[in-house]
Amino acid sequence: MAVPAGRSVVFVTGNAKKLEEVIQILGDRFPYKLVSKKIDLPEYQGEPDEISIQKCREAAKEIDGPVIVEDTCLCFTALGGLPGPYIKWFLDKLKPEGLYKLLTGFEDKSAWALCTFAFSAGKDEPVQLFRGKTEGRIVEPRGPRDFGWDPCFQPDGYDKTYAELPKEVKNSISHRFRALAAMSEYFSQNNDTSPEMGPSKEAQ
Ligand SMILES: O=c1nc[nH]c2c1ncn2[C@H]1C[C@H](O)[C@@H](COP(=O)(O)OP(=O)(O)OP(=O)(O)O)O1
Ligand SMILES: [Mg+2]
Repeated sequence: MAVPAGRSVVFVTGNAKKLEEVIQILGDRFPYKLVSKKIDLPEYQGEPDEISIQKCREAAKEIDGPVIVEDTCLCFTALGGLPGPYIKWFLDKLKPEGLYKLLTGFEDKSAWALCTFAFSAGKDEPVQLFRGKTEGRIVEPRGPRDFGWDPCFQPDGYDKTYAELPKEVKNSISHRFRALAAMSEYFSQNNDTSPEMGPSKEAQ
């Protein structure tokens, strides 16, 4: 599908695997040209919505134009939703094995992955959120190690972890897929209010 000239939006992320999945999932379904920019945005604290809004505002300031950011949480039911937005640090220190071991004392291994995309048309413009959630449970790690906590998250209805599932399967049920579906739907239905952009647009 040809993308109209000037209709582009910058996806700001420091995570190459995230970007790879976003491109695979969107294919040519997204009505705007996605340009990626690698910036490590601050890891904010708070509730997922608030974090995504702050992250998006910071990205819009840095890019000075239309941006999309994404924040991913992995939430354990037994821990009241933690690590949630802090999963990056937990994973970094504990690795997938340690995440599984965190739940040793709990019978309830259920968890959910939450993905929030945030869009802003520019700095000082409002931020719109699109969320996707996939439920599952935390298991002893299995499968390739190339993306984060994938080896220890087993989505409900499957006997394989995200890491073991073929990419197309993960990408058809994942938290990221669901959030992107919400975002794509919004942009297809609101063509006049969405990224109308282009290099000539002045920041307000
Ligand atoms: O589908 C996923 N499957 C497995 N692991 C995942 C997934 N999606 C994010 N992750 C990891 C990356 C990071 O350790 C943490 C989220 O933190 P998060 O701040 O959203 O990601 P990030 O800092 O790597 O990239 P960004 O620059 O877009 O913020 O969970
Ligand atoms: Mg981050």
